[in-house]
Amino acid sequence: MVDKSVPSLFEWMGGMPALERLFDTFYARVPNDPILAPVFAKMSPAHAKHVAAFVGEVFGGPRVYSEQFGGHPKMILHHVGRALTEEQRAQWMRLLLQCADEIGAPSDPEFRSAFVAYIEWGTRLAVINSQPGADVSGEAPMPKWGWGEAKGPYIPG
Ligand code: HEM
Repeated sequence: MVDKSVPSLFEWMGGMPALERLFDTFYARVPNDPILAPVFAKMSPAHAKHVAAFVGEVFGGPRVYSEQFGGHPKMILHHVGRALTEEQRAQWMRLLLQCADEIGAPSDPEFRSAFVAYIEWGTRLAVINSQPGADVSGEAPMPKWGWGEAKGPYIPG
């Protein structure tokens, strides 16, 4: 049974307005970032909203990405073939955490621990899925992230 006294990460963070503020801030910075600018040179004007919807759903918010933007398999496909590097991933993460501070995302250790864990996990999977020859043919249910830990290592295959 779901414990209603514990808010979802989505609720604790401030819902869609907070997520949109975070990703609008992040992607507005990207064109001025020498490491990330080339990666996102062709992103669509709706990119920030789509990523906000995706992360919102992962954090326990409404199923907007699944119902309107193609769900988790589509998100993975956006990364396929891009050969993302560790340097790009690390910079994505650094900039996002900086933006989280700037927009006033909750700073309690519990929230930040869960937030960083998801971002670490998600960005590392994005890099793996983006490598030439990566096998992304399997089932890809929408991840759900809560307050606990990631529960196990990545096992290829
Ligand atoms: C938790 C981590 C991540 C999440 C949740 C995420 C989510 C997404 C989503 C939802 C899209 C589709 C956006 C759309 O529909 O327009 C997307 C596209 C993309 N992502 Fe990610 N992403 C993550 C990490 C990364 C990282 C680390 C990089 C590179 C450093 C990256 C590079 C890209 C690129 C290049 C695209 C396509 C942009 C375009 O349309 O030109 N992503 N991502």
